[in-house]
Amino acid sequence: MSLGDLTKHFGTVRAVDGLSLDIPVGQTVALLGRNGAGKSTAIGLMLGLLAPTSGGVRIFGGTPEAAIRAGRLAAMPQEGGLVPRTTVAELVGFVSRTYRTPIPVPEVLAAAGLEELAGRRVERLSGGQAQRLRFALALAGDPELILLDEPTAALDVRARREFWESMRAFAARGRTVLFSTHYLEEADEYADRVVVIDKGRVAADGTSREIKRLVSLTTVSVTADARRAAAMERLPGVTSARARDGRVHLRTRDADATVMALAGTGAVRDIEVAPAALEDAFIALTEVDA
Ligand SMILES: Nc1ncnc2c1ncn2[C@@H]1O[C@H](COP(=O)(O)OP(=O)(O)OP(=O)(O)O)[C@@H](O)[C@H]1O
Repeated sequence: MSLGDLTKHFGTVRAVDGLSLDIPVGQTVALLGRNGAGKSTAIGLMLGLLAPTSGGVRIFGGTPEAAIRAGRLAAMPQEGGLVPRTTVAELVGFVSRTYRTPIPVPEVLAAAGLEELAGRRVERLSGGQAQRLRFALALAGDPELILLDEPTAALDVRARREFWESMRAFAARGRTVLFSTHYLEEADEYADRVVVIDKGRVAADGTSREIKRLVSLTTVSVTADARRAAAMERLPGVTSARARDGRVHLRTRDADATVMALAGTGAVRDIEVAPAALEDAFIALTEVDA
């Protein structure tokens, strides 16, 4: 899948603002971003549900519509989409028959961890089970690429884990998965590649290890005159310095080195070392791109 300088504006809102991305076959990619970062809009564009303001999406060399028609691209709705008064197996069977080359129903049920629930009525499923059924329906046509918009948003911790195990089994078959999330942990644990999106643009793109290294920033703050901030910004490990309320706050990749260097300059009053909050991590990642 290839996104070329994709933009989508809603009036004055630039929901997606020059997004370029190439996703090779077989990768599991997390689209990580805060609320309103543009993830859902980007996925809507990838599915051809939204028309881009400019730029384009190519999937297997063609349009999203062609990929969906050929059964090569599938998506999972966040909610709804389940017909009541049918059983899990009936619904999967029904949807399977609409595809040219479906995966056999027992295999779909196994892949989504639904074997024991095959005879269960759809309306009796728990939230996590219903989400696995939606996943099963997306799998039924044996797509090569699956797009999941915050697939675990409504699930509790256990249901989340079960869902991701199913997703992992699918990805292990060499399939391509793109999912959006605002949980750094989910991106870290389940994706080979993490694309951080902020204000509709790619803020960082790397393996989860690389992203984790970027976000494993620490904040070191010290009571000091604001005029010293600029010099402190040049200390080892420091990526940014900000003066506020009589203190200088440093973001650093190497807190030990920064504290030692601060001590060397005599700035040791009320030193505090704290892990950067996730919010800071996103901000830091945005700065990496700048
Ligand atoms: N149909 C629309 N009309 C107007 N503005 C929209 C529309 N859809 C999205 N937006 C705006 O575009 C921006 C990106 O929204 P989007 O839903 O893509 O973000 P997101 O990263 O998926 O957020 P969330 O995690 O909350 O789902 C937001 O500012 C949102 O308010």
